[in-house]
Amino acid sequence: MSDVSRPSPAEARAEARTAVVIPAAGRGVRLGPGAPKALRALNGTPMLVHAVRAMAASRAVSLVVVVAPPDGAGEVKSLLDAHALPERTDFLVVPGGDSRQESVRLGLDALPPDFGIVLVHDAARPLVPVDTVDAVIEAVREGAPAVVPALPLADTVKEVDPATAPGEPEPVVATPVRARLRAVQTPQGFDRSTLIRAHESVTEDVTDDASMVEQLGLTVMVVPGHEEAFKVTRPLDLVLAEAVLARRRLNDGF
Ligand SMILES: Nc1ccn([C@@H]2O[C@H](COP(=O)(O)OP(=O)(O)OP(=O)(O)O)[C@@H](O)[C@H]2O)c(=O)n1
Ligand SMILES: C[C@](O)(CO)[C@H](O)COP(=O)(O)O
Repeated sequence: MSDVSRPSPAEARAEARTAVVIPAAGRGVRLGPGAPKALRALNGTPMLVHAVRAMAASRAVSLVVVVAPPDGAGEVKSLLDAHALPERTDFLVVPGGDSRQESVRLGLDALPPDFGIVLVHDAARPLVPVDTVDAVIEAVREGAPAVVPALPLADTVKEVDPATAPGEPEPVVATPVRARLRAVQTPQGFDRSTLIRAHESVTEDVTDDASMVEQLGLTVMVVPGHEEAFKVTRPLDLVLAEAVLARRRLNDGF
């Protein structure tokens, strides 16, 4: 006999609490020498603090798990303690691993049981607007097992021969139809048990969490991303990020 008082999976998802895992353990090799990327300053405030504030700006988010550089959990904790963060959000800091995938898994391991929806957000995308965060959460609440924010591409993309020797011109082997491609951002949102299953079953290195869910045979849904959710990867991205912050300050009348 069915238990009429027990919520259906869809009802449970609609009610579920949301936590965010922020992988912040990378070195930032492409950014050049310096402190770990997440700890570098953007207009005087560490990139990680911007990213944490961007997640905590959503009223739906009640826990943020920051995955710190393996030997830097203490430093990251002190950093978060020293900056004003919304009181309605709890914070946990755990040490990360050698790859983004391992760092996310360590963050998932630290999640308390009572969170049914999990977002994974790069510390390296510090400026994502709250509307994008909320759109991802809403789509998971509505039943998608995995949701990614994404934008259409501005450039044409070529696939090249992977066997080309380093430094040699690369023969083009294909030109995918651009209109069907999307550049994927974070936060990516998941039904918690689906994301955990994906991390348990996919062992090869992948570049995002949603592709692990695709490997389970489930459909990942795309919602509109935002230009300001770009990833700080190379030195020019720092210039752009500071320009975006300056424009925001101007618009806010500071
Ligand atoms: N071992 C790792 C590697 C990456 N990340 C995080 O994953 C996000 C996206 O990674 P990326 O932009 O590639 O950062 P880095 O690995 O630091 O950059 P790079 O590849 O240039 O070294 C970043 O927030 C980064 O801190 C992580 O938590 N643990
Ligand atoms: C997850 C991600 O930001 C989606 O675009 C991206 O794949 C991370 O890649 P990275 O090389 O680890 O920065």
